[in-house]
Amino acid sequence: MKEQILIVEDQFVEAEYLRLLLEQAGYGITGIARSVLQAQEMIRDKKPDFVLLDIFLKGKQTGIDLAKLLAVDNIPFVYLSANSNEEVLNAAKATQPYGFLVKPFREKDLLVALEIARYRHAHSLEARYRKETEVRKLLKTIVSETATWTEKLLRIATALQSFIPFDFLAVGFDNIRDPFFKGRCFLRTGFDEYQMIGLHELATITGKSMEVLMALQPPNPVEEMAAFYNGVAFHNICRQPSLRKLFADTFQLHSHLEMPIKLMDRKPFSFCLFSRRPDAYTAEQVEQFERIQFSLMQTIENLMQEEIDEAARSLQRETKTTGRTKTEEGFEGIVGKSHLLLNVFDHISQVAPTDTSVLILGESGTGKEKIANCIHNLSSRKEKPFVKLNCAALPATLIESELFGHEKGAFTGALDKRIGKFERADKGTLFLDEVGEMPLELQVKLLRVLQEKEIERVGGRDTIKVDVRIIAATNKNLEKEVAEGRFRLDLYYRLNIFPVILPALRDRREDIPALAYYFMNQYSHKAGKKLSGISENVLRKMMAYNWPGNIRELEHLIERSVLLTKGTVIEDMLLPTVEKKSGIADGEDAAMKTIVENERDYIISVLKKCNGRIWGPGAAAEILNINPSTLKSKMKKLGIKKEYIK
Ligand SMILES: Nc1ncnc2c1ncn2[C@@H]1O[C@H](COP(=O)(O)OP(=O)(O)OP(=O)(O)O)[C@@H](O)[C@H]1O
Repeated sequence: MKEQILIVEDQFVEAEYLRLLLEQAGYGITGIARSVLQAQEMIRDKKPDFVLLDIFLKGKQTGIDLAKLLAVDNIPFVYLSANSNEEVLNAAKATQPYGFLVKPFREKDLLVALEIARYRHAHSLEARYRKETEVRKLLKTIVSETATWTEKLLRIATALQSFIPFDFLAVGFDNIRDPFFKGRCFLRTGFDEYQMIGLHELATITGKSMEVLMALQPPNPVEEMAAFYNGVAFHNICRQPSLRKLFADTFQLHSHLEMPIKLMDRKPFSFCLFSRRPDAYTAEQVEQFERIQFSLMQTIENLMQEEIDEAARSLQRETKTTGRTKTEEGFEGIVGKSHLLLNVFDHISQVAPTDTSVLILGESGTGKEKIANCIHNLSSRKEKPFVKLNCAALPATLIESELFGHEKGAFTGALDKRIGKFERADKGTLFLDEVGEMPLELQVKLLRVLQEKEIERVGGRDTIKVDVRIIAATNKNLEKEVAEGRFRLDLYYRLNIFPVILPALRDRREDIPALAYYFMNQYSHKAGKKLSGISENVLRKMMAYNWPGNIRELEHLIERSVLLTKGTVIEDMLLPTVEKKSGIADGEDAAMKTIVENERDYIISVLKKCNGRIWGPGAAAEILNINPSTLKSKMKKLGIKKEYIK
């Protein structure tokens, strides 16, 4: 069959001459287009084998614009142009044509150029096909290699490098905040050399704290489809602070290709490639990626499965030899090694030896009380009492006498004098659990005690000096409570000197197997049963579950399973199928806002109440109890504009 050529040429005479010449040489002509639009229509009707392309055409679009579309459709093209302007030539060259003929040319030159184009196209197709097959094969072998998750990710990265080049790669769920499988970044440092960059390394290189990094947006709002951004387009999407912008600024990156992988559980996982060249990525590469996407998805799925199995096997080995699950020194009874938990340990070891008040924040069941205990045990007060008060459990009047004690006859029913928790905790630690529930009238009294370091028993006249360290905890969003008038701002500042944020279990899934074994040992011992393990199937189910009730929920489910298990292995676990929307208490939004976000929201809400007034009596600065100029600079820093206040 004759090879079919589309001629894109706006000069009638030249186009007809070309038609004649090509038909005589044995080619078929699918049409003659005078503009890019016309050419597109003709290509849609009948895909040509080649396109002969003039650069300047009728209409605004040039042959160079059309060339980009041809590359996506993988149609080879040869430029025919009288224009030898260097800028135009460079732009044409960047589209990687299969040939370029400067008008006027000889008939022979045209036919040779078409021959060469045919040869190059056939070879590039073959080479591409070969490369894709190689990458697929390589991906398969990576799964069976004995290597860590990171090493395997690096192997995938190098396999991709020969396919779609990059100078920096971020790979993972939301790339760096790794909930279970660690998101990893790789910086290319040599031909076949890479430096692995985790969150800690990124903090060191950028000089930013872990909190600041964690608060940044992931590199991309995970896209459904592969997308690329070169040069200016890339810098345009990097305007807002985000990890992507941080990567770009830190490693001088100028283009980016995002390749999302659709995993079976539909969790977004992506390969984010970055290059220092401003024009590294093309639509053709997106196509190439789409062709290997399925293999990549299978590889990642298999690797994840391997990780779960290995975690279970190693725990089984550990519990068999030691009979218990290991915990970090100084943090006895706190199981887990996820980087999020280790980060909490770092914070605790900093603050524990001091007398600073600590505010522990986290969803219900994340281990706030355990952490409070731990802080006490790591402090110089450890030989003194650790006293707990649950502020949600009692009505206001009773909490007051619980906290400060009362004198005999202070109120009806006060038959004896009673020592309150503050006095009992003297020289030790007072743990105020669910402090967000404390009634407003008591908040004033608590604040006074914290400032004066002395209490008065209910119905008493004397003041009593107390030396108590306060650790408070809440699963509430305290900034929101402050904003809505249920929690005093001054008390909030007083308590929030050193916040410790406990991650939800779903954000540190890698700790699930260890916790499950820990509770299995604990409850099988209690029940006088000899259990040796948890089946892989159950572990897999646990890893996939969202754990709205966090560790407490996990603990209860394991306790129940231990009691129900007949053999020596937990083979079944009934996990709730309808999950509640996860999140902090009161069914609030799943995502816990950062302190900065809350501060921003709070300031906006106050400004709204004052119709945007900053200065003067009853205006925002006065309500917020800050200097109007400080408020102005805060608004600037937080990007609060007038239009938000209407
Ligand atoms: N890291 C951990 N390792 C082992 N057990 C833990 C861990 N964290 C919490 N637990 C256990 O999980 C259960 C819930 O923990 P804890 O009561 O400390 O949570 P909490 O955040 O204070 O909950 P709430 O907000 O409902 O008061 C407890 O039985 C605790 O012993």
